[in-house]
Amino acid sequence: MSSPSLPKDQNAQVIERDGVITLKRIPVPQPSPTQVLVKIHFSGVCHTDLHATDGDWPLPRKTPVVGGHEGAGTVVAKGSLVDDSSLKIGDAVGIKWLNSSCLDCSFCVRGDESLCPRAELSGYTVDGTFQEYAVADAKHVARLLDGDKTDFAALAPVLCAGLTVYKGLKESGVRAGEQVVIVGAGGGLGSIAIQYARAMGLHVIAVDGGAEKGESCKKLGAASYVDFMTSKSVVEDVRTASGRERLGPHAVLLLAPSEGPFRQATEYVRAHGTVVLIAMPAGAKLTMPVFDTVVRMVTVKGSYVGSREDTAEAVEFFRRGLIHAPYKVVGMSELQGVFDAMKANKVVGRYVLDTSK
Ligand SMILES: NC(=O)c1ccc[n+]([C@@H]2O[C@H](COP(=O)([O-])OP(=O)(O)OC[C@H]3O[C@@H](n4cnc5c(N)ncnc54)[C@H](O)[C@@H]3O)[C@@H](O)[C@H]2O)c1
Ligand SMILES: [Zn+2]
Ligand SMILES: [Zn+2]
Repeated sequence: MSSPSLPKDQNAQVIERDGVITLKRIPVPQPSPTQVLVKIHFSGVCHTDLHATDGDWPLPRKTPVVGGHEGAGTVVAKGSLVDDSSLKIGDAVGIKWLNSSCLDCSFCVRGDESLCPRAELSGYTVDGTFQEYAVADAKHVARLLDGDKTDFAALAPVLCAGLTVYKGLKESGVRAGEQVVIVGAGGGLGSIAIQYARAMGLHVIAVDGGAEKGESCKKLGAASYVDFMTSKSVVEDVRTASGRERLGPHAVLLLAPSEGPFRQATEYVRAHGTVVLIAMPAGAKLTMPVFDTVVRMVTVKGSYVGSREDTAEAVEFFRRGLIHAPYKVVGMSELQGVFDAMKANKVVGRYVLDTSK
């Protein structure tokens, strides 16, 4: 089922080989029986898209592949097995990093779809959302639901950045009133993490570099800001920000694609606290002293995007008006410039691509 007015080809940003992404004309894809075709209005640019383009992760990528995995848009066609009780033409939906998963394995059945050994990843193992029309499994697209009122550009970053940090905060086990350090707080994941943390009643200590990011973090609700570029010791400054007794924060969300902050976090986290690894700097390793980790009872854990239920919850925070993270809209043709700014740590918040430009 599809609307008759669909074009045959379209613009897309295609990763052609490591380090090279190019704006091209390619065919509009057809949905398989279990997929929907989504007209992508806006797609956020995540640092993961830069890792995918550079090919710097130990995970095989399809080549060529259309990048992007924060696509917000409207269903324009459906496979024969997608009935109206599931999704209708015109529904507002989001395509996420998890393009599909088997829904049958032990992980999928428990709602840990991101751990599915048969998961397909948008903009990585299958074509993503840096195109005007993209396909995804009907069971996996995020339901955005508000129809005409949907703010697609503002919602795009919720689909990866928002979901990932919301899940990371849940995984950290912090409770309302406790302290969380957000490392990389001025970037895409970090800015929205401050908003989720505030909405969850947490006290936020932000870490990033430069005055502009500091101002943005404070405006979003961080109680204090540690500038890693000027600080003599990030470990000491975070401890000081955690209060008079300098016990350290209850949890840390590591969102900066750089190795140094991982070690620092294990040093400043409070005893019995939790360090959540989310950023994936190329080739990074984490070593920590066994003695300290034992006697301070520190937990270190990874957190990887989130399930369909986590997605629905993250979207619901947005729908309730609790999430206002900064974003700038530019045309999809300007992606390379966004990547260059991201590499230089110059992006405050998120860039969102308008796929029609
Ligand atoms: N685990 C997951 O499921 C998941 C999901 C999405 C993204 N990611 C990863 O998270 C990372 C961040 O993504 P993003 O889109 O927010 O990137 P971003 O480039 O928008 O933000 C990164 C921020 O880190 C800051 N930074 C750099 N070095 C720092 C340091 N030493 N100390 C403090 N801050 C520092 C930068 O200034 C920037 O503001 C990437 O590695 C990405 O691949 C992981
Ligand atoms: Zn992402
Ligand atoms: Zn599975």
